[in-house]
Amino acid sequence: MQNTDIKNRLFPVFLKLEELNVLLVGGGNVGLEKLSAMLNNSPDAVITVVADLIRDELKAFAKDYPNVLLVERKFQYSDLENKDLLILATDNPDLHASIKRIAAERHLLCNVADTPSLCDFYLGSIVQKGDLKIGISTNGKSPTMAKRMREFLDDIIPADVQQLLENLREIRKSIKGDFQEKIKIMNEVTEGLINKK
Ligand SMILES: C[C@@]1(CC(=O)O)c2cc3[nH]c(cc4nc(cc5[nH]c(cc(n2)[C@H]1CCC(=O)O)[C@@](C)(CC(=O)O)[C@@H]5CCC(=O)O)C(CC(=O)O)=C4CCC(=O)O)c(CCC(=O)O)c3CC(=O)O
Ligand SMILES: NC(=O)C1=CN([C@@H]2O[C@H](COP(=O)(O)OP(=O)(O)OC[C@H]3O[C@@H](n4cnc5c(N)ncnc54)[C@H](O)[C@@H]3O)[C@@H](O)[C@H]2O)C=CC1
Repeated sequence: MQNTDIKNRLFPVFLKLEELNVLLVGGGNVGLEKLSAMLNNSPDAVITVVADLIRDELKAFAKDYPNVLLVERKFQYSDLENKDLLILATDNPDLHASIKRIAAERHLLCNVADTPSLCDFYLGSIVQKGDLKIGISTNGKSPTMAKRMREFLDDIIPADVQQLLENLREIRKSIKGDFQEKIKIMNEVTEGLINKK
């Protein structure tokens, strides 16, 4: 039965960004925010940054990432060639709208940092504890709330959750038997993990 009651209809996925070619247009404060969000998760991501003026802070940040290419000039439509994912972060909304139109024709997924209505996807706040990663969205209602939620979860999730994940992986690998049996055992082993209220 269809659930018509869902408020946030965004479908979360965890991208292997390092397998994709990303174009970031805009090298200012917002450009730097989006670049660091990507690289803090996917440090080997191949990202081209195009902007006629790339801020020094962004240049300094990008230095540690050999797969980031900085191109200091105005955007050209040929920049879209061979790209999989697009993030627009200039201070020119008309330019964003024009690029978005062409991107849609090419089926390129596009994020327009300051214009939710033009976005095919949003960035989320992200909690990282070893292999555990939690993405948070407020459906664009309040990015600040997303940030606070990240801080909250970051505080309460123990640092040794990684050890737990390693142990569970060993158990998972060691189980023989069919798929149903595997599900049953993994459910039993993890039953006491979270204290249900
Ligand atoms: C829709 C979305 C599209 C997208 O950008 O992908 C979007 C849009 C906009 N952001 C705006 C402003 C701010 N954004 C932040 C911060 C973050 N914004 C992020 C995501 C998203 N921002 C997507 C929805 C996410 C969701 O579903 O909740 C985070 C989570 C992820 C990231 O960017 O990496 C990151 C926190 C990372 C972290 O710390 O955990 C702060 C706070 C701060 O910087 O401290 C402010 C200022 C305070 C405020 O406005 O709340 C404005 C108004 C611009 C203006 O007024 O001109 C718009 C445009 C609009 O809403 O119209
Ligand atoms: N600064 C902030 O924290 C926030 C800003 N915004 C909005 O986002 C936009 C960007 O803000 P900032 O990054 O602070 O601006 P900024 O002035 O630091 O950066 C703008 C960037 O766009 C580039 N650009 C402009 N036209 C271009 C073109 N034709 N081709 C290639 N690059 C081009 C510039 O070279 C520059 O790198 C503004 O409209 C701002 O109002 C939204 C949310 C927060």
